[in-house]
Amino acid sequence: MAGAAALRRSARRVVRPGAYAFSRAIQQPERLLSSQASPDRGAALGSELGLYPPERIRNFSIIAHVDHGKSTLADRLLELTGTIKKGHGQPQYLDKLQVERERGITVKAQTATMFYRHATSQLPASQQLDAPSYLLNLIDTPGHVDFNYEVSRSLAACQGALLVVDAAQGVQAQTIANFYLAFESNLSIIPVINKIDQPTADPDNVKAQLKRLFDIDPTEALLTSAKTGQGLSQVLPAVIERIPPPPGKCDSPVRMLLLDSYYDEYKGVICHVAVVDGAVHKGDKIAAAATGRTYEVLDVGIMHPELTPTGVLYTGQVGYVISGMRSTKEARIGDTLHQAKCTVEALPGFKPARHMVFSGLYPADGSDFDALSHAIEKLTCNDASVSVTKETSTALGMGFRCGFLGLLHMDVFHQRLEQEHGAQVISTIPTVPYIFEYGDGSKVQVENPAALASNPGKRIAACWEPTVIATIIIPSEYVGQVIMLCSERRGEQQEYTFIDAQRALLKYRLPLREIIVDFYSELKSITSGYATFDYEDSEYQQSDLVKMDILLNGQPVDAMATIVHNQKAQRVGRELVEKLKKFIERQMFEITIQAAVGSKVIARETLSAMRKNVLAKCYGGDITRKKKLLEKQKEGKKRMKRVGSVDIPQEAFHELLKALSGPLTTK
Ligand SMILES: Nc1nc2c(ncn2[C@@H]2O[C@H](COP(=O)(O)OP(=O)(O)OP(=O)(O)O)[C@@H](O)[C@H]2O)c(=O)[nH]1
Repeated sequence: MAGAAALRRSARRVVRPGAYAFSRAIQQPERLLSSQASPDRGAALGSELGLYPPERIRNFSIIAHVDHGKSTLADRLLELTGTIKKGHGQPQYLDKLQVERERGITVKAQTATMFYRHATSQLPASQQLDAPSYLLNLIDTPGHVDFNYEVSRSLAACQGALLVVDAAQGVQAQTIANFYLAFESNLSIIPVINKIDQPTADPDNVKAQLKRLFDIDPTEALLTSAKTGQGLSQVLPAVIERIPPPPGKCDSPVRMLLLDSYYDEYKGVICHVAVVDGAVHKGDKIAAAATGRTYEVLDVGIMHPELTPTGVLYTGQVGYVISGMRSTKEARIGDTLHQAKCTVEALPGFKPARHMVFSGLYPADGSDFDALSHAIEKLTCNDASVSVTKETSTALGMGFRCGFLGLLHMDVFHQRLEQEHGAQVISTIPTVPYIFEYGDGSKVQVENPAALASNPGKRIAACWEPTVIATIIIPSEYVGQVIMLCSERRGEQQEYTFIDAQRALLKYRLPLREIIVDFYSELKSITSGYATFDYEDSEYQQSDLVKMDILLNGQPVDAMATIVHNQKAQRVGRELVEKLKKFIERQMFEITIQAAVGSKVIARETLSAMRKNVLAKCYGGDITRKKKLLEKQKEGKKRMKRVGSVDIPQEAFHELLKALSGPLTTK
């Protein structure tokens, strides 16, 4: 790989520290860390930040496959530089969200600024205290495929990346995806083989894989254990020596890349920025290139690792700006913030997030629509990668159609709505964005299968579905089963290679719909948990798709409509009606459950009637007891979802929709 070799050459470039006259204060970075953030300290830090020109700055990300130890390594580096106290009692310090702690995964990329004195072997021991100090910005990124968008945004603020690989597990699917994200962004990549303390660690094998897959020179790999601390002392020197300083013009008007934004109850919109040119001071007037609006900088500082005001940020530095923006809609991620009344060229920005999965979100209790609307608005302020439009369902009332980056992203959003905003939510069967062409040549993107019914007069001429290129890494003995699974899921093989003597790499083009729900769990189960999987979105392909309705007593339930491949319709329909039968309680009358494509019923079940009347239990007599029971029955009815003539308990409806999500991709 010629490009990779060029990259390796640039990674070997050693950056010589500049000849800046540093104050005594800056030679003692630990001094900066001795007290908590305070206005005085902020001012002191502000004046000292000016002493870190780009030559003394390194901006880098930590990227890896899930669980290979990114957040633990970030913790150790923060401790090593005194940014957080050792034994702070909070593992994975930068994983701040409740959902991140509960699931043990990183969802949001987090930035932390560290000060580090680079003691080199060239200096005699007596002069090590005079070694130059560096300002390092570390970005811990998520590992899961759904959050690749977070990773690529983070990389835009960096010139280098630590590519962490588990010494026992070796290169996995997301290692490959993350390597290419960093490689395409022209970053210097430092391979870090972590978890060398494990009994099954085989660093030499991992080095061979890195060479074979990425043309990485084995001598460049650092061997570490973020658990025991072994080898960690080499990491920051390598960052300083192998990663180039940020480019940028110190004496130009300020230009900043808006990396991320979130809403804080007390402070308003907080923008994470990378200062590309110039400097930004508290009180400056800045403008947003996308909207043209101008703002006054009310606060500016670094994440150290909490928000620490400094009053200023200089060229190459990464930090935050608060400027009185009212909503995160004003703070468009990827936008350029620049000196007001000054024409500057906008920075390249990011390509917009592509929504892979759509689902309807409805209040569990129909009367809570306003509360849900408020909760979604607040949460999207902190997660701008979700798209939201209002929609109405006859079964569920008013709600929202939301687009997510993947199923885990959808799940996390759902959990955050409940945990952080107390919202009780019902979500409809997830779907992917299809494209339908009608007989008159008009095309629509269909994110809600029920919406297809709104064009009853139009004949569908053609349809397309989104596909992905999936990378699967597995021990070679499982290749046969995985090939079978992929062909059942309508996959087309693109590549089949061995990454070492034991493990194979398969690449498949697969329809997105076939992988969104249970593909990964199926893959894990047939490979005894050994498979790793990653995907990137690819083009749309023409497909034979049909809309399948679910009818209860002859009435279609819009929230249960799905789009399926014609060949699979019968099987999926049968599974859906069987599941439904188990979930719906018997009622006073017979209920027919049908799956239909157009007017053709393809599966049918019947739930026989049951005689049930609370008053029958009263044996005539006691009127107060009768009233109480009637009240209770009324209360119960309130929590029912009425679908045509059929009442479904709210909880059952929720469970039902969850269960229905499964058959979307059954074999
Ligand atoms: N034995 C051993 N375990 C480690 C080491 N580094 C991390 N771990 C453990 O590996 C698990 C995953 O570590 P994390 O730091 O959360 O991994 P991550 O890559 O940030 O995970 P995601 O954010 O989900 O992608 C945790 O249980 C860590 O304690 C190491 O060097 N040795």
